[in-house]
Amino acid sequence: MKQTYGDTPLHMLQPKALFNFTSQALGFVTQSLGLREPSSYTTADDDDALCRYGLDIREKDEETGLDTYSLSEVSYHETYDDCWIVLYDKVFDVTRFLLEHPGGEDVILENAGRDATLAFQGVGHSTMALRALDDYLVGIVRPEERMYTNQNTYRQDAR
Ligand code: HEM
Repeated sequence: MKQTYGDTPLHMLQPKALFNFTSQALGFVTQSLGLREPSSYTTADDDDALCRYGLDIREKDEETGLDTYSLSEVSYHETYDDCWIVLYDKVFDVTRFLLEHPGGEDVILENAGRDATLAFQGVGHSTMALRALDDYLVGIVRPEERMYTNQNTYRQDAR
């Protein structure tokens, strides 16, 4: 079987791409052997690469069954073509909603890749808007980084 990286045969890879491929492969092996925490050092690019190999190692949230994302991973999705926001600790891919948003695309893009809860609350969105969120849900923030729902004793103590 011919080995490829994406659509490119391995022997055609440029040195940088070859380095990326090698470090991703090594990263996966060390993770599998338990030498480092699953996905704690992975970037969105790592995860995309692993998914291309059919190796979806993303952790699921025990309570909701949703995929978990770190705030750092969310921050990679900050463009017009790939726009994610965090609301109430949930992660939403609102790329296809940008043009539909009654408040315009700019206000969402200003919060792209970040927690937009305060901005969202500030507008006083209707229950219809809250219901519309479901269509764009892709996951939930990792437990240790949640601000609204849980378990984050550090923040609870600080209040
Ligand atoms: C997926 C996320 C969002 C959804 C589903 C959503 C949905 C909506 C909907 C349905 C409306 C019409 C008014 C209403 O029913 O409340 C609206 C208006 C608006 N939204 Fe959002 N929104 C989202 C995110 C945001 C964010 C992050 C901001 C940031 C500031 C924002 C700012 C506004 C503004 C300024 C209006 C216009 C309010 C007005 O003219 O009265 N929205 N949004």
